[in-house]
Amino acid sequence: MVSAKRDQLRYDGRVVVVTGAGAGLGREYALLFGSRGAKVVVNDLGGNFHGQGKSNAADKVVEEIRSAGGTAVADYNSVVDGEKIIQTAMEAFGRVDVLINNAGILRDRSLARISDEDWNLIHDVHMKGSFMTTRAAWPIMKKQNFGRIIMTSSNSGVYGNFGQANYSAAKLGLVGLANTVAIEGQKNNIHCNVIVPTAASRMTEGILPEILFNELKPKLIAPVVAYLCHESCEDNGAIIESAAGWATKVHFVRGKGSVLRTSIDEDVTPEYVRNVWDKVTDMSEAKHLNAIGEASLSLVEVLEKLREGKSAENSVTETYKFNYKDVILYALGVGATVTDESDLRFLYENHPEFSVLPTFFILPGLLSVMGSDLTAKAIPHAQFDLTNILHGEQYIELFDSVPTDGVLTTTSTVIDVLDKKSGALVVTQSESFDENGTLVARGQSSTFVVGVGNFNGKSKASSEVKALMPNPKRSPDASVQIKTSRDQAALYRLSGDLNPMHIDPSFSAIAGYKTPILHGLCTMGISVKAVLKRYGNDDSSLFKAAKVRFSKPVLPGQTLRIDMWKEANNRVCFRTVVVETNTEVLSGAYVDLKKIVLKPNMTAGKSLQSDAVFAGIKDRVSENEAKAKAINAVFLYKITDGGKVSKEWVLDLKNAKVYEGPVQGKADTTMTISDSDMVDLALGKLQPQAAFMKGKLKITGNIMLAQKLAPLLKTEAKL
Ligand SMILES: CCCCCCC[C@@H](O)CC(=O)SCCNC(=O)CCNC(=O)[C@H](O)C(C)(C)COP(=O)(O)OP(=O)(O)OC[C@H]1O[C@@H](n2cnc3c(N)ncnc32)[C@H](O)[C@@H]1OP(=O)(O)O
Repeated sequence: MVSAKRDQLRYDGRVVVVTGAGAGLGREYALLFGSRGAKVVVNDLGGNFHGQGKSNAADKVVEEIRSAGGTAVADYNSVVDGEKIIQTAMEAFGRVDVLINNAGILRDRSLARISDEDWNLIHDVHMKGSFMTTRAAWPIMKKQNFGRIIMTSSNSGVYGNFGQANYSAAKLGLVGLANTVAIEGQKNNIHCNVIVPTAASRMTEGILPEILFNELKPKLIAPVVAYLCHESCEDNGAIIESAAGWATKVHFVRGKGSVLRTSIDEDVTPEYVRNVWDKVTDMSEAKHLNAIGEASLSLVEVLEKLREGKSAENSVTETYKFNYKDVILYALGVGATVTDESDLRFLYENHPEFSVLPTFFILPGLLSVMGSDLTAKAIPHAQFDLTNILHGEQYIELFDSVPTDGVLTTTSTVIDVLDKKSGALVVTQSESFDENGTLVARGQSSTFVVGVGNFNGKSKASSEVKALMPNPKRSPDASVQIKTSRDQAALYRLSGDLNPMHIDPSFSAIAGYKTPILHGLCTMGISVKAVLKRYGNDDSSLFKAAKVRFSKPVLPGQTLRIDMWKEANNRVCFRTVVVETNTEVLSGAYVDLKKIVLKPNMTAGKSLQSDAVFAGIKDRVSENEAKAKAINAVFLYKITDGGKVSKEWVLDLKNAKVYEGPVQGKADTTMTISDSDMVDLALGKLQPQAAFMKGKLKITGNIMLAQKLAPLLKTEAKL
């Protein structure tokens, strides 16, 4: 009880003016504020709800407040004389902190029967009255650097209501008034909010169904208004609907809309408007805008796009909502596996480093282009469908934020159309922005439309299209082999590209393939992930950009070998080859990283994940021999004691073999480790310390030495 009182929202020292407080909602407001320490001005003209007659209702409410130990004065001025009401407050209490514009009357008539007087009276009481009191209180609140103002609107205004045209207009007018008062008052800590109450009162009796009327106690709304008027409430410019012990915020929303012409030089025609009317009225992506500036900004963006030629004809904007499930499903689709401990960050939403694979951000652009008629419009001469469309090339660049959930707004634009003789190549660029308008990703996707070339188009790409990087001539610095699953496409397609060519044998047969082929982006995802693992420490935030060409199709179940070349400026060039057929499937590819980070060799060994790698364990050569053969060897394992190397193992990435190195120097301590344990360690199946604890590593010597040795089992990588 004590703590409840301590937590109580209080209004001690505050002066609250409530108009129309003789009954109904206003009375409840006045009583509540009076009971919480405020000094209350109980204004009421004393008329009935038609604005006629006189009563001493305000005195009665004042009496109620006083008998409960509160402070209040009555005021019988009309709200149209708002300054007089404020004057009452100043004379009685010397300040005005809260103004609740609640007074209202009804003059319900169907439109044709509304007289001038009905119209004017309603507007005088609601609109002009609220304005007059607010204007009178304004300089006082400004001086105090504090004020809380409430405008009272109505669902009749928000939705309209038969027979209330005058009242509806005035009530929605108050929302407009509040919107601007909120903006003008912000800098002086004067907040103005709107309440949309549905309460049983003299005004609503006979209008609302009886069962509803009985539950719409004004008392249940008063605390909402009280909170809105408390100094701790930061809302300003909000519209709050409340009734029956329930409240919610109400927003105006705006649809995505549609441009009404194809370029800045075109006129808008009624026919064009008719043709895009579905888009104009589509509210599926409606959003609330917080300020008038946002509305103007979006118009500026529309104009800029039109000026750049990104018209409705060659550009499309879509939103893409995603969360951890999409991120994880994508990672599974490109081969992330819990059997590789370092992949867990892509698969488990509670992992401390939970992150999204960079190539995921190709999806919003790709899916929006696939779902649009951009390609068809770009090559109007061509007849095609999904059976003659291939993914030709893909570029992706990420900027600073790599979110794991959110809503991206992606605009895709056709930037090039090329005649490649055997086909047409349509290049689209997609830019994805997060909810704050920050650029997250830029992608370029080329669609190779087979068999519709020779249309006398240009064949050389424009400079805007990102170029491929030919692979260096030397043998690769590192190679990784990854076997795809027979179900790879079946899994990958769940990330959005449902093209039947990747799953439906009868469909792929029409396209000219014996069996369904793998998504190009799946091969790219697997390959870029392998590069990131090898040179980027599995850290998505180190990723900058990647580009590939899909030069030949891949079949689910085939083994991919990713050959990598570490180049200057943190660039890793790579190609991907199908091992079974020795066919290059990704060509001229590269990944740009922010920096190259090599993992300890232990992980490099793990990433091979294939027992076949160790099949050659017997095939041991010395380190020098390995070097002499120019094999791409990496020191996999180094056991040292006192700085002297006792044993080394060399992993040949190119030929997928492990070699035992020579024993250099003389170790002070003897250590025994079986070959199979060594392999398990290299594969990461056995953790060094766990192995040690299990007694699998037999280290003779004293315990101090053993402790020193354990961390040394993690070795550094060398290329
Ligand atoms: C945004 C929407 C994106 C697209 C939606 C994709 C939806 C997905 O569901 C579809 C997929 O994932 S399909 C699977 C992935 N893609 C592939 O498997 C395509 C593999 N590539 C090929 O088969 C051939 O390169 C092939 C058939 C494409 C071309 O081979 P050829 O006809 O033999 O051409 P070639 O004689 O080698 O070269 C002629 C000119 O074309 C250029 N070129 C070749 N391959 C290209 C490619 N993949 N991308 C871009 N350009 C390519 C050549 O450079 C040559 O140009 P030029 O004459 O100017 O030198």
